[in-house]
Amino acid sequence: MTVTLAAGPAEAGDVLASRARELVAIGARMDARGWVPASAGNLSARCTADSIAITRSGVHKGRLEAADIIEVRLDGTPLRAGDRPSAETLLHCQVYERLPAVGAVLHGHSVAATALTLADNSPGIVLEGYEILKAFPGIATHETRIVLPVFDNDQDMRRLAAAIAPAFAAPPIGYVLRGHGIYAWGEDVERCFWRLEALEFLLSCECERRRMR
Ligand SMILES: CSCCC(=O)C(=O)COP(=O)(O)O
Ligand SMILES: [Zn+2]
Repeated sequence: MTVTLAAGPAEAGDVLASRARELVAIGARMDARGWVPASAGNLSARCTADSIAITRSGVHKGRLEAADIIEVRLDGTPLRAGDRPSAETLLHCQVYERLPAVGAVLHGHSVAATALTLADNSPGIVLEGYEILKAFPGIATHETRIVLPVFDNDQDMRRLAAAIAPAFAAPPIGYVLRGHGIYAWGEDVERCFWRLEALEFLLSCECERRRMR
């Protein structure tokens, strides 16, 4: 006979601790790539059906400690009163709500994502002909045309999330906030990092191509 026990507080704490270890490690890897200068960027991973683990606001994402990872509900409110989650928490929550298979969301401020989106007012970056597009689920050939959406930056997260929401009708592989940075997601923290790495590679290629023109 199999007895299934409901997850108690100790187990819930274990999940947060495990997510915290993963996010601390991935923050260091993002920092090594130059994607989280100063206190830029925010990182999250799904904890339970109703909550995520996310970085505190204002800490350096390359030098995180486990205590810098806190748990918030999908409406963005912290489970522990007084915790101050990332200023961009609502954007993470939106991805988890709209895409149930997503287990992690990473946001960074790379030079490529920032500079490329300030070069013009385009609402998207066309990615076509790149072999690395096959790093994304459902793409089997370089002969694929992807448009990575670009949204104008906004300090009002509710308004920004509302501007982004229609894009989830046909979910993109990520998106960029103009002059700000990139959002990427994946099934778990490691695969999310791969997707971010692929997107950063593509944006760097696009920057290089513009320089060569
Ligand atoms: C100095 S970066 C400005 C805020 C930002 O865009 C960011 O990604 C970090 O904000 P958080 O509140 O998550 O620390
Ligand atoms: Zn940011």
